[in-house]
Amino acid sequence: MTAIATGARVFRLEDSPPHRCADASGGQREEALEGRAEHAAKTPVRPALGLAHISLTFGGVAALREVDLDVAEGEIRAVIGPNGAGKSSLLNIVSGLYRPDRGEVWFGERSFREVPTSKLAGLGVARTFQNLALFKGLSVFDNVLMGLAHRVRAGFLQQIVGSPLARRIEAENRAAAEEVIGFLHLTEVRDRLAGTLPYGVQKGVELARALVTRPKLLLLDEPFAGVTLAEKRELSQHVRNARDSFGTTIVLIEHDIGVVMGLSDRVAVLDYGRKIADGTPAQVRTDPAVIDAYLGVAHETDTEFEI
Ligand SMILES: Nc1ncnc2c1ncn2[C@@H]1O[C@H](COP(=O)(O)OP(=O)(O)OP(=O)(O)O)[C@@H](O)[C@H]1O
Repeated sequence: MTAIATGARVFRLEDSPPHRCADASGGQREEALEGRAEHAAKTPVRPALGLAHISLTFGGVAALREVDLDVAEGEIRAVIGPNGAGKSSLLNIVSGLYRPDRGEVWFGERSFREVPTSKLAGLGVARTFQNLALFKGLSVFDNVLMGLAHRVRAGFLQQIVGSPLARRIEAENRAAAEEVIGFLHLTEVRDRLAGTLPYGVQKGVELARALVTRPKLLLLDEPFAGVTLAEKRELSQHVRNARDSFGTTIVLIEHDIGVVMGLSDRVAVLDYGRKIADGTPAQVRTDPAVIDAYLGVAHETDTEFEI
């Protein structure tokens, strides 16, 4: 499900209050510093992404019910569940396409009642879509370059076209696109039109376009849907490399449990909008509630391989 909710949106930004110890001196300052160290030691590090008590309904249908989720920095975190469990709704809330009825989304220290889509890139968040959202008539290189289009506003760019600054920005963007194309082994198809490539390669191009921004947090919406086994292996390796090489925190929703179990550090399981399990792949695999709700059901597309 990738339908986009419409309607007026408002969001609230709640930064943490600044520390105050401006006029402290001598012993007072030491006390303040000690106090701060103690406070820091007691205060848990905020996860890269946090969802708190997220609920969402469509008419009478509860898509999400009081869902909590934390994603640690540098983690590969999967969200799985049967059809209609609420996975896409959850991803759409994190990327600002849906506004939850209740709850908050945290990116590090910042919390939102509704995530502002226009600020997503600025927050270091990128996403891919379940149905490919590539420009099929453009080359792979140009598609990847489009991932950086937000860096300069069009009006501003028009004003500075031809200027040394414009040339420098363009050169930097092109270099970043070349780098990620090489990283994802897409050099051979760099100049091919995206629409002419096999589906699995197009998925790779979409991943490249998301990664070119070097996001802190990457949201992957069913990245393995419709791709061959060999392509699944390669894409899985790319996802892992993105985390290992760029330190990108990754959240993926996915149907293919085999891929998820081999790739993820932790897995959350949704069923009818509720989180019914959360833990390592080994923990989730043996959870009776998960077996009942999901793993007990045979899935033709499940893949088992070591990555
Ligand atoms: N835009 C929408 N309008 C109405 N109902 C919706 C909308 N989006 C989701 N839903 C409903 O919310 C529930 C959760 O749907 P969602 O698409 O989030 O589940 P999912 O786990 O991603 O399913 P799938 O794996 O089939 O994509 C379903 O009952 C769905 O019909």
